[in-house]
Formats: sequence, structure tokens, C-alpha cells
Amino acid sequence: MNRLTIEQLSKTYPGGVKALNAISLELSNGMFGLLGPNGAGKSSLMRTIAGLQSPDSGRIIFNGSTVTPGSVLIKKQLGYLPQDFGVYPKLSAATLLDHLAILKGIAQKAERKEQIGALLQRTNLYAHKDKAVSSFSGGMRQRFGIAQALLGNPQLIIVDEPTAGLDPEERNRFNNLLSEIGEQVIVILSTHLVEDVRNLCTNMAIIQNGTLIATGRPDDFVKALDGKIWSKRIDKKDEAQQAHRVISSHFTAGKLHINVYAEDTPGDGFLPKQADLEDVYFTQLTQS
Ligand SMILES: Nc1ncnc2c1ncn2[C@@H]1O[C@H](COP(=O)(O)OP(=O)(O)OP(=O)(O)O)[C@@H](O)[C@H]1O
Repeated sequence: MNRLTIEQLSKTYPGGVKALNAISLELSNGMFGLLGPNGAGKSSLMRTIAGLQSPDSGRIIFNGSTVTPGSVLIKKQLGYLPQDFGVYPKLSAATLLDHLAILKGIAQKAERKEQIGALLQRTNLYAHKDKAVSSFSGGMRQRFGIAQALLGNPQLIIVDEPTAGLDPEERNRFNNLLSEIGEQVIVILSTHLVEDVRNLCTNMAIIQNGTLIATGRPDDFVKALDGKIWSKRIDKKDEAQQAHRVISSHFTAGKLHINVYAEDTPGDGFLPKQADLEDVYFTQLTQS
């Protein structure tokens, strides 16, 4: 069983943005979802865990060893799919994976060939192995991204908003792949998609303004909100805002609805709503 401990991690960028504020987390094998609004600090946390930047203070310990930028531990044990994978050279998928495998320290040619073949099969890219990665669709690029992250059989995999821009079929395909991987190693998934965390992750955290505001199991969070979320169709957005604790508003079939948090029925035409993880997310964000 792998174990990742994050202790009191803080990071302030030049210019004064406090991107991480004393974040502490404990992770073991399985998929861990990291949710938070734009600019919350998710990518900063991912990059710091991946050893691409140093924290100002705090520690990251993986399987008993402290993680520092550039350490062998990072090179051998970590697979990282950044939010923006950057340039896609005109090299074929197989050739690019071979270069990346050499960088990862897989010295034996036969071993690289075997691993790359298996990863191309696993990501459903084997038939395209001789095509340039630059010609790949968005979904194929992300699958290629996960193939390169899996080189060297890492025990800690970090994926930063991997399904942004993918169509529903590709998103499903990518998520299935992730959940298979998450059975044996630690996978940290940073995303805006609450539904993906609900479907894939056994544990999760929410961060806002660089601060950890909640951590736990999605199921437990949802259960804790049971009977406390109420919904109502309204005409004007500000109609019920003052009297109730509104956590979100949304359109259903073109009609505006609000969801409110209340321990007991708020009356006033509100109907009980089955709580879901999105309600958890908005309840947490609006109480912090
Ligand atoms: N290299 C940097 N230099 C200065 N400020 C930065 C840098 N990178 C990020 N920031 C700032 O730090 C804060 C956290 O950014 P970060 O990218 O970690 O958030 P995020 O949760 O990943 O956001 P998003 O969901 O939009 O990707 C933001 O205010 C951002 O503008």
C-alpha cells in the first residue's frame, strides 16, 4: 500500500498570491479527487507534489521518503499529466514514448519496447502508434498523456483536469482507464467536474483560496446532507436570496431553480431534493 503525506504545505508566488495555505492531506491507494473553483490552488498543489516547484514551507512524504524537486524518487515513482501537456512534436506516438521512457531511466531497449506496446494497447492507441502525436484528436492526446504518465510503472499518478474539452464518449473512456489504474496506485485527480469525482473517487478534498476547506469520502459528505437540501422554481434570482441560505441556482428546462440548505423545511414552496456531491461542493464553498 502506498502512502502520501502532505504536511502544512504553503506557497506564495512572487507578486504576493498565496496559492497554498498550510495544506495537510493523507492519501493511500485509490483515486483522490481534488475540487475547487478557478484559481483555488489545485494546479499549484499538483505541481508542488510533482516536484516541479518547491513549497515555501511544509513537507511531502511518499512511502517514508521526503519528496524534493528533482529527486530520484520523483523520477522513478511519479507519473504526471499536466493541465497543459504543451507542444506535440511531429514524432510518432511510439517514438515519442520511447524518448520519454529513456528520460524516465528505462535503459533497456527491449524493456522499453515491451512497456510501450502494453501502454499503447491499454490506452487504445496501438493502431495509431506510427502516427504523429501532433495529428491526434483531443481525446487521443489525453490518452497518450496517460500512457506517458504510466511509463516506468509509477506508484503515484497526478492528473490535472484531464477531461477538459473531451466529448462525453472520450471522457468516459478516459475515466474508465483512470479508475482501472487507481486500483493499484495513488491517483490524484484535479478537476472542475464534481460528477467525475462522485463516479471515480473514494476520497476527496475541496480547496478554496489556497485553503483546504473539506476532506473526506464523497459518500459520507452526501449522506451528511441528507434531508437538508431544498429546491424551488423562482422567477427572479434575488427573490429568495435574503430569506434562505442559497447554495446554487441553475436552469432546468429553461426555468430558474434555486437550491437552499436548511436543517428543516424552509416552507415557502420549497421541495426536498436528493442531495448530491454538487450540493456538497456548493454548501462547503458558501459556508467558508
Ligand atoms: N507561476 C505563478 N506566478 C504567480 N501566480 C500564480 C502562478 N501560478 C498560479 N498563480 C496564481 O495562484 C493562484 C492559484 O492558481 P492555480 O493555477 O494553482 O489554481 P487552480 O485551482 O489550478 O485554477 P484553475 O482551476 O483555474 O486551473 C491563482 O491566483 C493564480 O493566478
